[in-house]
Amino acid sequence: MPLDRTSIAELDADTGLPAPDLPSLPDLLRDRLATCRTLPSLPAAAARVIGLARSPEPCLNDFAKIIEQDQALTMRLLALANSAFYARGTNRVTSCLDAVSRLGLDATLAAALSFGLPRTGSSDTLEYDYLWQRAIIAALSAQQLAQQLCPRETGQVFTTALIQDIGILALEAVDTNGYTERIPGVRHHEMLCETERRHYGCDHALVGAWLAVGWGVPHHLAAGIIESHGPLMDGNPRNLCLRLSCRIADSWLSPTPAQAFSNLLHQLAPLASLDIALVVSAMEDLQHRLPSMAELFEATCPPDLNSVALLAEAKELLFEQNLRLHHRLTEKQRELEALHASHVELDEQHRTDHLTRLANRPWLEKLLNHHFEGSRLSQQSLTVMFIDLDHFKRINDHYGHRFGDEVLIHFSAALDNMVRESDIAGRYGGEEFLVIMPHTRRDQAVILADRIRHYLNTQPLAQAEGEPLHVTASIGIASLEDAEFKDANAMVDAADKAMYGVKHDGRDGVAHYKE
Ligand SMILES: Nc1nc2c(ncn2[C@@H]2O[C@H](COP(=O)(O)OP(=O)(O)OP(=O)(O)O)[C@@H](O)[C@H]2O)c(=O)[nH]1
Repeated sequence: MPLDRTSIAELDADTGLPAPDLPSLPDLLRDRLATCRTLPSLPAAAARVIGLARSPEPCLNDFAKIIEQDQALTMRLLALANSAFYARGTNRVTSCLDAVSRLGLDATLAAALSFGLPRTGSSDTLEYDYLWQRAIIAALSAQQLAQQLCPRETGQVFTTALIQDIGILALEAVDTNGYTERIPGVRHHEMLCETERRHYGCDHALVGAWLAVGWGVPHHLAAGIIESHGPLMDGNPRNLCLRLSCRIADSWLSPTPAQAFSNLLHQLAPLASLDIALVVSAMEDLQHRLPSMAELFEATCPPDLNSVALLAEAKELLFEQNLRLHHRLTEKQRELEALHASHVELDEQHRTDHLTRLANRPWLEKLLNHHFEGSRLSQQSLTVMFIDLDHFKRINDHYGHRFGDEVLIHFSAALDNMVRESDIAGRYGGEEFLVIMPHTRRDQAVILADRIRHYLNTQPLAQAEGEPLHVTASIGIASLEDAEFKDANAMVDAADKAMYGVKHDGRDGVAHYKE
């Protein structure tokens, strides 16, 4: 019976609404398909089961009733429910309802579809037996992979993989002699698809999806058929299962399967999202499950594989994949460490004065704000000391700026050595320095100021023209106990003011702030 669907974009079997995300067929091919009277069709019972699956709330009882009307389908469903797959040591089921309950809706739909699928077409030369074996291997391996990668979609993935090549039968039906003459054979899937695209404007995946929509299968199954030919690199686990299942089937049925699998595993090795061990264990499982599945579907059992050679190859690849992963991890770790180091360095640069390596002014201000608030809240003492080297301009003028720099560097190192570990000594600007002294009272700070002055009086900061160069400093001190400072800046201003008092009184001295 010709299908009245003209484009798969016209409907969505799930919702009955247009399905815009399914691409349209090329016009010419669509017309030929729409008027073709020999397209593969489903038996009435299978079609009714699919129709029921689309209803909003399908119930198992309704499925069982439809299936019971078809004796052959009932017998197969019972056999499937009692097969090693589903029985799992439990009692044999003898009624259709029990079989449907054990299988669940997804598997019942898959069974109705697959048992009803046409096994042959009109050509004498197309290898239907090969296609059917390929479908079973693909369906089983897709199911195995889906159990690990997307367990909730296992049923759908199985059905989609099983019917993904149905478009070949449809193309052959619309172009009976031409199709088999043109195609290079069904064993070279990629070449087959290429030839189809050249001659018909699309490959059999799109035609298969169109046909499936015509049968009324749920929209996601049709979409899955279209996806089955995409590249392996895909973030969607369902697509990965489908695409990989075709490749597993092709390798399995290749005249040189060990070589074909080795190529496939090599392609898979760089895929970070897929563990090769999973593929290998899926293949091992397949070996055991294929005979009963083939018997159930009345298909020729695909050949056994030489699993010893395959596993040896796979183990080697697994090792390589692990090595690569380890290498990638080490590289990432190294990048992270380098990033951390440069961050630390940047942070350091951000905080320190480039000439003296002491804390710079922004960092001093930030720290002082922090200590000011903390000391006020905890009512702890806090003192700041403003140090200005005396007559520094003269040093620069006499000996040059570079010489002045050396003097600043020397003084900074000495200052850093003289303060306590909990103090913060920094360069506030030019030849001005600030020392923040948490938990320190004014009288304790005066001791440090005297120590600094003593150092300067006894230790030359440089040798100028063969003579020791002594520098003096004017030092101002402000402590929290001196006044009610409104903020940290006010404290620095107070210490600065005290320092200016010393300058005013002739330099080389210490004073503390008085309101
Ligand atoms: N070598 C050098 N000199 C600097 C640096 N920063 C500021 N100065 C100099 O420090 C001198 C400060 O001069 P003034 O502000 O007049 O103060 P002073 O000569 O120390 O005199 P008093 O503070 O009144 O004792 C100027 O000559 C600045 O050029 C620096 O990074 N390196």
